[in-house]
Amino acid sequence: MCTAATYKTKDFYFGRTLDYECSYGEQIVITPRNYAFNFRHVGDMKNHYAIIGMAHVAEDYPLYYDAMNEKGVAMAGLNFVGNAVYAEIKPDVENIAQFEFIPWILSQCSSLVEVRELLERINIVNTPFSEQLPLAQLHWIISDENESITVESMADGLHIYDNPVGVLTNNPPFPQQMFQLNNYMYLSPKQPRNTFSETLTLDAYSRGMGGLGLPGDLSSSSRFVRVAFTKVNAISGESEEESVSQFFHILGSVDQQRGCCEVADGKYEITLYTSCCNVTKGIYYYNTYENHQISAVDMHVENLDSDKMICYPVIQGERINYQNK
Ligand SMILES: C[C@H](CCC(=O)NCCS(=O)(=O)O)[C@H]1CC[C@H]2[C@@H]3[C@H](O)C[C@@H]4C[C@H](O)CC[C@]4(C)[C@H]3C[C@H](O)[C@]12C
Repeated sequence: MCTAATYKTKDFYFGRTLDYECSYGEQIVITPRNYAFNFRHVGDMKNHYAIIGMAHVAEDYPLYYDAMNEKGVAMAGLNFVGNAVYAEIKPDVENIAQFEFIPWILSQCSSLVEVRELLERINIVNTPFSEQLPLAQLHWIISDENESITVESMADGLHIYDNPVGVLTNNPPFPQQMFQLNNYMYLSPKQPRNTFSETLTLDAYSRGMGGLGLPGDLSSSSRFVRVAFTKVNAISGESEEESVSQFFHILGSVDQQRGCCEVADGKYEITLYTSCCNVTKGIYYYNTYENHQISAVDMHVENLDSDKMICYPVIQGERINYQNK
């Protein structure tokens, strides 16, 4: 399971949890403007916007899981198993392999308006990266500070949905996820009033009772509701520290602890990492299951005119701040 969310204070933030039972070996990867992308079916792109995000690097190629570009557009791929179907190659459209989708969008779009234009010509095709790295069944959230969309490639074609809540999890398809929010419109951060019966004396005996009924389990539809409720009610100061901290708290509402979600005998899905992009400033923050300290890579510290990828290893291992030794 995975969850992605957006958040706005003074700057615009975007991030995700990556929940899985094993790591593919990811790093924080910056693709500078002059790294040549060789798209399998549409040719080479020699100059483009710089990109930073979490990726598995194979054959000197950044296989991004989530990323942002220097212009303020961010996107993430989340599992959509059993529903994602990629198309065959077609004439007169831009045939983009599933693993190329993030670089294709982020290399050339500076806003969601431009993303929508590009999507009018796209055909997301079923070309695998390699035999060892076959197709991943994903759907995507793409955002700038003004809006978000969800992209789902299914058996009946490509769907592009407005995503007014700015969150995404996994199955079922996005319209069903949005629809189920109707069932929770009574939830509130305020204490409930007794509308049950005028003839009964009922007592709001605990704080937080306005949220009674918010689903607490790890299924993706429950995580969708939970993170949406948390995000839309979350209040933060405007400083970078307050905003980043609050963002990690929002995604913390759907954190997965080892042992609670068994995917095979003795194998458990956990939140391998949580990311938080300051999309306005190009800073990629993350922490991991093994390291709660927030680490960051700032793309603008690097030479973004280079033609070579820049990679930073994910820092693991808890760092405990002993106060008396
Ligand atoms: C497993 C990851 C998704 C995690 C997730 O959504 N978990 C939910 C599980 S479930 O629905 O509830 O079952 C996805 C997200 C991005 C994916 C990676 C990226 O798409 C980049 C490449 C793409 C290649 O085709 C396959 C390897 C790969 C390196 C992918 C491996 C894996 O499928 C990743 C890491």
